[in-house]
Amino acid sequence: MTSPRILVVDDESHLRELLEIALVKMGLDVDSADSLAAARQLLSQRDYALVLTDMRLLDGLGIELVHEVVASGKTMPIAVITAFGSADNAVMALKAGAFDYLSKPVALDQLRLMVRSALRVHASERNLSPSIGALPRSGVSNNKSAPPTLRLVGRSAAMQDLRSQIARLARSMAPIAISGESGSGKELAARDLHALSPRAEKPFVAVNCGAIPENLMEAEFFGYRKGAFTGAVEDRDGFFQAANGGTLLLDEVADLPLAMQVKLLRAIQERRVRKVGATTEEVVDVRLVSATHQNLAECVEKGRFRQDLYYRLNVIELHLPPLRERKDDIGLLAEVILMRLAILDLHQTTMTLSPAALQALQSYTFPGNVRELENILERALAFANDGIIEVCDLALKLSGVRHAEAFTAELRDPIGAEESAAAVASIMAMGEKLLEPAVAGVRTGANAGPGADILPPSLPTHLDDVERNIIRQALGRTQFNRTKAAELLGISFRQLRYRMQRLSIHEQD
Ligand SMILES: Nc1ncnc2c1ncn2[C@@H]1O[C@H](COP(=O)(O)OP(=O)(O)OP(=O)(O)O)[C@@H](O)[C@H]1O
Repeated sequence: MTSPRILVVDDESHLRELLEIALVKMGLDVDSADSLAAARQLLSQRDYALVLTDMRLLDGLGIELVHEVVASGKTMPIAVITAFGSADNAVMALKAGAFDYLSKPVALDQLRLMVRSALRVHASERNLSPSIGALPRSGVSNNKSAPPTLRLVGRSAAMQDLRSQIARLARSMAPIAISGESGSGKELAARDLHALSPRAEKPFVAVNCGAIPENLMEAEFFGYRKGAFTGAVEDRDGFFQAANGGTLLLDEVADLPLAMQVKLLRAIQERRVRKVGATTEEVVDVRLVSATHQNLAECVEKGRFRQDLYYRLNVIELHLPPLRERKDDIGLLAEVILMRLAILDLHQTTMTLSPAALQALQSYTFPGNVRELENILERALAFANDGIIEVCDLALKLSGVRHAEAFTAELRDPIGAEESAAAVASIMAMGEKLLEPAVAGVRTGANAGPGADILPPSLPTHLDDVERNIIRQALGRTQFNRTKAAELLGISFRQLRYRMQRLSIHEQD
């Protein structure tokens, strides 16, 4: 098998030679060009496994080549070499579609890592295994494996567009910032991005930046050496090392304290990390994805997030629209979630939604997005009969149902009218099935005398109040440590965070 061929474009002969030697040592074939014109000539004759170009050339800028390669529709990765400290150029090149960048002076270990991941892209695109040492070899080269299935479900135009963006971005190393309301699918989008990338075989590590105590952050991110602090009884890797070769998702990145932001920025710029208590640094090859439900640009304005880090992380933005803006997706999502729940709960059959229940969901505003839809359906399964989920089984919160008139108007088709009126009525009634615990709660409440048969004027509001009180108690007992509070309540950190957001519980409360 012939070796992958790389094109090096640089007008400084000593740097060109250095790169050539390093690449040949990796078992690669190399062509080189000393100008844009020479590079164009070579590119018109053949494709390369990687094009590596300096940014400043005598007859123009390397970024022109990036634009040309991207515009040509060719899938070959192109990387740029930027002057020391010129973050602007690196970001500009990534935005233009460059696969990655290296800063001068070029460190050979970083060059090797970058070339290896570019070759993985090239190989995955051609479905051939690359033929150099550190990369997986395979005897039969075109043994096509099935493409990974995207888990982000949705037929709406917004979701289709998002999926094609993810497929395109999966090939590059550009840091991606995923924005969107809580529960809208940011983590799932990051997982799909990883699954579609040439890094899919390597780890995907998701870190919840808001859940790590500040004093442990550095050790958690970068690892530590034995004896670095009390309790460090052995060497430990951090998230960066754990994600080496793969993808690191910094979830809720806006929650990072400022001191940690500085350290993270350094690690991103240098592509190296130093374990706590270590004297040397190690190179890490990690694709960074960040996510937040907050407006990061606003956090920068308020001085809560460093502008330079924002700039580094926010190279390309992916936005997850809220579920209420893509109602077309609700039916399919519900189907998929019900199927998933049936498998998890070992139900024999998958439950379905009655037409009125589907319409009720489509009229709901979903403040908690897809996660809320999952919760609603999971709860509904417990109440539904005969394999059909009715509107009353959904127990939708009244505050989330748009104006009742709008809701009924939407349902005002001649066939469904009766069912629609019943739908609204049953949301109001919230179903007998839920009443028992609530009544018990009211009976023991301060306002209710023993045995008094007082019902709350609104069951959902009442249940929210009960839940809010319990969560506040747990947070009070743990000095607002959300991880510990979640443990106390027997729920996951994510579930607690979701509930706190839904019930508007804040630290300063
Ligand atoms: N388009 C989708 N298709 C299928 N499942 C989805 C979709 N979007 C979200 N989900 C599911 O909804 C739940 C919440 O999604 P996810 O954790 O990705 O949201 P998030 O935006 O990261 O939330 P948070 O901001 O709270 O961290 C998950 O169980 C996920 O599998």
